Amino acid sequence: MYNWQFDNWTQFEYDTRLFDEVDKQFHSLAGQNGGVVQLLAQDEKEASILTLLVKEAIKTSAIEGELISREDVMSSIKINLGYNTNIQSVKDKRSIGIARAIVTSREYFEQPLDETMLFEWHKAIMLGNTSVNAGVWRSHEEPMQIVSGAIGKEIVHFEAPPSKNVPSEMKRFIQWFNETNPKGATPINNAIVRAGLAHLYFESIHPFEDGNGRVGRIIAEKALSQHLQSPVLLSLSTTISADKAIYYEQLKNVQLGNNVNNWLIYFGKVVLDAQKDFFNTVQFTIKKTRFLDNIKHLVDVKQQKVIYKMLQDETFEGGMNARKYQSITKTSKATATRDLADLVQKNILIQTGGGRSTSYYICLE
Ligand SMILES: Nc1ncnc2c1ncn2[C@@H]1O[C@H](COP(=O)(O)OP(=O)(O)OP(=O)(O)O)[C@@H](O)[C@H]1O
Repeated sequence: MYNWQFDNWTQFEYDTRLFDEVDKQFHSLAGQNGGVVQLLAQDEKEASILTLLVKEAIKTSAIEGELISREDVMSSIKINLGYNTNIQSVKDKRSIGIARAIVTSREYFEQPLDETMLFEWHKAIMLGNTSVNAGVWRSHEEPMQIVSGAIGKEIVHFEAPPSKNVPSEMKRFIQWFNETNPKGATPINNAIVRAGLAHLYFESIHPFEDGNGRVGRIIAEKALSQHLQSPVLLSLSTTISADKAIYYEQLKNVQLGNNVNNWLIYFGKVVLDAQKDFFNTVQFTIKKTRFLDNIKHLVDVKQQKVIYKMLQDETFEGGMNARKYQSITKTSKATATRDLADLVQKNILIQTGGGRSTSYYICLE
């Protein structure tokens, strides 16, 4: 039996006292992060929020392996935030959709949840995907199952309610979400408990053909924001994607009954880790912005392009080399080697290894 098959399935059982401390920590870290952001210069503030949203968009999409380009996501987020960015520059339309869903859900966090809002998010997330019915509940006859393993040897981890039950289950979920809002008729005042339950409740219904994980994470962040009265400064997807196996395992285990203590303990940890990650992101963004400011008069346009890319793109963890430099700047090998040597000489890059394995890293300190 799965959770939704029990008569009292929406009466989640948990021990409130277990979550008092984590809720306190959540509010305290939220205060700390909000304070840090307030103290930033405008450009550092914008860069920090932009980095957070880009990470969220990339990571939430990558959980299912839909890798989308970082540059496209960055431009799409900027467009949605109202920056003067050319929409034509975005090649992969999927990034426009996920950016729209993430930015608007944060902007309108206070609005009560409703069907239209969920359908709009779903349509946005499914932009560019023609094989899914976007913006409607699933209606297929075959069971909605979470499976893993090779074809013919699949393991079923969970089966969601049949499609015919989805409209009524979702009506009840939406009502529950709005009534448990701290300002609602039957509030759940603990942010971690309400957001964790909201995510679990939604994933248990699994109302869409696809995209349920992505929409469910947006719902959890909406809940957290409502408790803070401002858009929450964290990316759940970034933290979850660091260990997806545990996330799936926790969801699988909690589906077997009505006691949700272990799920909420896991979820609380994810939230606090995500807040700490945001704090580190801000520190790193400040370092980056100041670094770029200090070196901009020491480098030419090509070198600046490469340094920007190194600071933005996590795939440069392996360092820069002459070949990558050539491909980014469309220049000759000789120029690439000379430019890199110049950056080392100016203490902007550090050189490691030698010969074919020479790599260059940014010297941020
Ligand atoms: N045992 C489970 N029970 C309920 N929900 C689960 C379970 N395991 C995983 N999930 C949820 O289902 C999501 C996958 O569903 P679906 O493919 O519709 O969503 P998605 O957004 O396309 O995927 P992803 O989150 O991987 O990007 C997971 O991300 C997770 O949120």
